[in-house]
Amino acid sequence: MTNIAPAPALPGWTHTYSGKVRDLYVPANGDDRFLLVVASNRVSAFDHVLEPPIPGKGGLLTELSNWWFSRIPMPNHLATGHPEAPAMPSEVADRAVVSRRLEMYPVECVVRGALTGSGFAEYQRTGAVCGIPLPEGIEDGDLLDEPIYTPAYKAPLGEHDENITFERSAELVGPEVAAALREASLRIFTEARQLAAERGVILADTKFEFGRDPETGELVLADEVLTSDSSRYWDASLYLDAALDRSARLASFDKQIVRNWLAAHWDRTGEPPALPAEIVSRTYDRYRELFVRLTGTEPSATPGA
Ligand SMILES: N#Cc1c(N)ncnc1-c1cnn(Cc2cccc(F)c2)c1
Repeated sequence: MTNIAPAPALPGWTHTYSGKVRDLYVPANGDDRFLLVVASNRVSAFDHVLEPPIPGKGGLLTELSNWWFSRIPMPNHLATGHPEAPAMPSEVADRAVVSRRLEMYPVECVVRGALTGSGFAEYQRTGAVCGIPLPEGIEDGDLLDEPIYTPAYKAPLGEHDENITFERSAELVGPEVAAALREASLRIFTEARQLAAERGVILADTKFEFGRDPETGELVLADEVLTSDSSRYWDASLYLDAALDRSARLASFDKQIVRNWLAAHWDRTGEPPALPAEIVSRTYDRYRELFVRLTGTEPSATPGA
């Protein structure tokens, strides 16, 4: 994988881990009640972190996730207003959140309202996804009659997650928590999909992460929620236009531009080529278009920031 630029040093915080596109910090004073989750401008595709970064991406996705958190009626991990939360470093204030540190459940809570990607691949192999049998004849990108909960085991950081059955998730976290994860994931997805649909956007699938608050024991929604990094969003008018080919119909509001360019300019061997400036700007524009469609406002952070 491309060498990731080192996460920036931030006063009062110690860098502890970097994912493909986000960086985690803990308080430098050893307070284990909080975390800083910083969204970089990095973009990844085909398991590679690409160059150059997309200016403004981290801030836009952080703002979109916070917009959704404020509309989801359940406890979340944001430490906004917590009297003892460490200060937000000004260097990353537009693209980071100070969060309560949770005991994270090792389950990626995936909900699918349409079948594509790894879910469609599993369906093609087995006729089911995560042990849920589906009707014959479903094609890539088809909407499902009802959303399905298709959990994955959160492999150790950096490895691929593995689709599991609900029953396996119950072995991992216990039956009560497994049922609560499924119920919360389906409920949030259903409400978010409706809001998106009212704005002409299809929420095809998404991934939630939950944790347990060590002080209260309550179930808490964590990580990022309903961003175009954790979800697939499609334009409803394009999706319904039968005259278009599949890739145009499933034009997602995220990295499809990047994936299409890479598919045409990289043979998947060695390191991927750097993205041209036009692809970088068009990709930001797609992230921004989704943000504007869903929230009705322009993102606060601008690419030049
Ligand atoms: N959110 C949250 C969270 C929390 N509130 N408490 C404890 N752990 C986490 C936590 C652990 N991993 N991740 C995902 C992740 C991976 C890689 C880089 C990142 F920035 C982020 C989130």
